[in-house]
Parts: sequence; structure tokens; C-alpha cells
Amino acid sequence: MNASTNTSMTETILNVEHLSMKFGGLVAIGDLSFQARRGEITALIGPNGAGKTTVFNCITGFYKPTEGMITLNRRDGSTYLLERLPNHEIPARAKVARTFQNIRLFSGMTVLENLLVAQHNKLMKASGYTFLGLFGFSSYRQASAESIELAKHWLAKADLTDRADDPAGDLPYGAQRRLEIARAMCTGPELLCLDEPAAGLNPKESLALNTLLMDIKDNTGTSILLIEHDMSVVMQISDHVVVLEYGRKISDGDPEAVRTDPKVIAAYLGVDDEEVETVLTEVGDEEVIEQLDTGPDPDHGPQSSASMLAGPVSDSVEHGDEGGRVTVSKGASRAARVGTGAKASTPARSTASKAQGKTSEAKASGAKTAGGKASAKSAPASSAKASSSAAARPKATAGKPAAAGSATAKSTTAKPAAPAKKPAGVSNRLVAPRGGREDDLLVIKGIGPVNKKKLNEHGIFHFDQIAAWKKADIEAVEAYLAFDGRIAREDWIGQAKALAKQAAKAGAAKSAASKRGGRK
Ligand SMILES: Nc1ncnc2c1ncn2[C@@H]1O[C@H](COP(=O)(O)OP(=O)(O)OP(=O)(O)O)[C@@H](O)[C@H]1O
Repeated sequence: MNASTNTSMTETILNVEHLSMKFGGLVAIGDLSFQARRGEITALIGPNGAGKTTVFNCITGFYKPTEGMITLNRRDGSTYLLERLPNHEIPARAKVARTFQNIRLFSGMTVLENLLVAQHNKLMKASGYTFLGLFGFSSYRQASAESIELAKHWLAKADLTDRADDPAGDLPYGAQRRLEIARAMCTGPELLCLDEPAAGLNPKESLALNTLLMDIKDNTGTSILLIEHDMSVVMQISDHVVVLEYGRKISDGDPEAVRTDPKVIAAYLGVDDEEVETVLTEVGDEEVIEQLDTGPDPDHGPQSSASMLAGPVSDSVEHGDEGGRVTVSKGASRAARVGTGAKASTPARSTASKAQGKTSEAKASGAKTAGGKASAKSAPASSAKASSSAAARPKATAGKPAAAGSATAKSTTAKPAAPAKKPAGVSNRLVAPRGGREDDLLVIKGIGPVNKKKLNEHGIFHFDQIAAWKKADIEAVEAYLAFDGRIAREDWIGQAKALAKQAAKAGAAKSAASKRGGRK
């Protein structure tokens, strides 16, 4: 048994130290350290491919990390090194439970049965792992009654009592998410790991989720580690936020500190476009605004990557030679670009122009990244380490040139880059709204005023235009919106199809009515 008493660590439930995870040549997580405190909600955020799920998979034993240590301190003082525990022992012994990005319920079983199945281990133990349970062995009967009570308790907490006898698969999406969490809670976890619990939820369902998570936090003592893209959830309920970019930590602190951290804003981590603008205005940091306001780089256009945020295809993360430290290519990180404090308008372009050569090299070698995720290609020897000094806040250096010797500082004196190529446009763009009247794109969840403005600027005014987008259109649009994958994640096309259908129906009804009116 690798459990030992450790009283000094009682405030920290989870201690991740120098965690690295490589998949072949790809470094999904590089030298990551952070802590989660007992009784708190810790959020792990970052753009697609930042390594969040990989961290979860290491904590819950699905992956054995390449390097590093993950220590779980239980309330009774025992300590478990999770990377050494067989994965099936992590829930039972270390008391870590998790949910997945894709709901994994027994959809044919009832809601109540799902909660009872979760307690199978406890019941098996009570039966002495024999058939005695069938004959009403008293310890089994007691455990069985307790299991039902616990299931009922979590049914009520998740607001699912009325649906107890319905098949889990019949529940609305938001209720299924809550059921998954209730099921995990029936195992009595000390640490609950939730992978994007708010994904696909409508605002009402999101609110119900927040309520459930706050209830868990306030009344059970279970600590929560949360991966989430929905910033309203993160900012409202988290005590502590850790931000990843390309497998490395770029920020760590309370929600307000992280929200206004220029490195985070620069990386657009999990923050909606609208929110970025609000934050920048609140922060009032013109230098950061200027640095970000350079428009999509040609290297970040749809040809090389689906997102201007994803970095050129050749941008990479790799292990350095000394001490197994991980280096991140400068061009890969928007956060690092801000961190140099280099003057506005030149850094992004200059870095982009430097990256141009690498991009074509990557293309030639066929090193493509799916959905803008980090590629496994080696960074050049000159790539700067993404050290905390490189990531110093630009406010501290406002108005000053970047530190001598910094890669980006040099780039500020470079000749201006060639004019940017325009990213390929959307196939069905219009010069102006049809009949001079545009649809209210703001009713599509995920499109806020900033995105709407950008869409309009790119000739998109109507639901049916969005409904008709194909893969290439989505890539073209994502080149000027923040975040890879948001169109699919928020199902803009599905929403637009439904709205276009409604609008067509309303239009048909109106013209029928006017015809009838004309005949009278
Ligand atoms: N089993 C695997 N084999 C190879 N590469 C993997 C594997 N799992 C993850 N990766 C890669 O590791 C990187 C990090 O992926 P991960 O899923 O952890 O990111 P994430 O931050 O959770 O992204 P998302 O928000 O899209 O879920 C990605 O480049 C991904 O392609």
C-alpha cells in the first residue's frame, strides 16, 4: 500500500508536480504543476487541445504520465500517488470520481438504477462477494437500504426525483449531465473531476448545474476539479483557475486575477470574443488591445490552421535537452507574445512573418494539426522557453521596448512583413442583407454582438446562410472568430437550421395572409 499519513498536506487535496505526457513525439502536457485545495472548485481551462483532458486522464489513471507526480491527500491523512495506482483502484481507494465529455450513462436503465449501479462495489463488499446477498444477509440488506437512501438523496439534489423511474436516455440533455454528477457522487468521492459538464447546456440548464455544483461544494466537502469552456460557469463558481496553453500553465489564480491576466486574454482561453472585449475595456490596457488587434495573421488562416488562435501548423511544444524541461515555440503561444511586452502592431506580424518559413516547412513535411491542435514537430533551437519571465505582464513594460535578447524584441526591428493574404471567405457571403433586412443572429447561442459584427462584415446576415455552411465555410469563419470548434460545440448550424425553418414558415404564413387579404 502506498498510503501514508501526511498532516502537512491536508489543505491540498491534489498536488500535480512536473507532470508531462507525451504521445510519441507530441508533448500534450509539459512540466505542469498546480494544486487543488480541499473543499474548493478548481477550474482547468484552455483552448482546444491545450491538454486539459489529458491531465484528467492522468489523474484518473486512464493514462500513465511520462513524467511527474500526482499526489492525492485523503481526509483521513492517507496519501496516494495516483500515477502509481492501478486505474481501477483510483475511485475506490483514492476516492476520485469523474465524468466524461461525452455522457456515459446506462441509457436503458432507469435514473434510479443508474445511481444504484454506481454503488455496486459497496453492495458486493457487503455481500462478502458471495451469493449471500440473495438470501438477505443482514449486512447486505443494510447496505442495500443505505444505497437506496443515498440514491434518493442525490436524485433530490439533482432535481430528478420526478424522473426516478424513467429511462436515463429519455432525460433532457441537461438532466442527463446532472444525473452523471449524481451518479459520481453516489460513490462518495473526495475529489470529483468533471470534464466539460456545461457543454451543450442552455442557460437554464447551466444555472441548474451551477446550483448542483455549489451545493456539492458547500455541503459535502467534496473538492471539484472542473474542465470547462463556458466562462459563465467558470467565473461564477470557481475558487481557483488554472489556465493551460499548449500543455503548459500560463496562469494560475483566483477567477478575477485570471480573467484580467493579459496572457490569458492574449491566448483567448475559453473566453468568448465578447468577453475578451469587455475584459480589455475593463483592464484598459491599450497596449494589450493593440497587440491583439492585429487581425488574423496570414499564417493563421484557414489553409494552415482552422483558427488564428491555434498558431501556425509548425508551432510546437517539445522537450528540451536539459533536465527534461519543455520548450514552447514562441509562435505557438499568443500568451508568450504578449508576455514579452513587445510593442503593439509589430510583434504579431513579425512573429507571424518569422513563422512563415516554418509553416511552409511544416506543410511540406505534411505536419498538419487537426482542429488547430498542437503539432508534434520539433521547435527550432532558437525557440524561447515559455518561462515566467517571458510571460511577464505587459503593463510592467508599457511603453518600453521589449527586453534585449528576446526573440520577439528582435522581431520588432525587423522589416514590415508582406501584406497579409486575405483568408478565404465564406462561400455564401452576401454584399448586403436580402431586402435590406437581416436576421437577428444574436438569438443563436454563442453569437454575441462582437461575433455578429464580424459575421456581418464577412457577408453573413441570415440564418439560412449559416445553416448552409460546409466544412470549408466553418474553417473560413473560425479563422476570424476566437476558438476552434466553437461553431460545432455550440451547434450554430443546428440552431440556424431551426431558426431558418421558423423564419420560412412565418414568411409563408405572412404571404398567404396577404394573398387572402388581397382577394377580399
Ligand atoms: N491518446 C492520444 N494519442 C495521441 N495524442 C493525443 C491523445 N490524447 C490527446 N492527444 C493530443 O494531446 C493534445 C491535448 O489533447 P487534450 O484532449 O488533452 O486537449 P484538451 O485541452 O482537453 O482539448 P479539448 O478542449 O478539445 O477537449 C492534443 O494535441 C491531442 O490531439
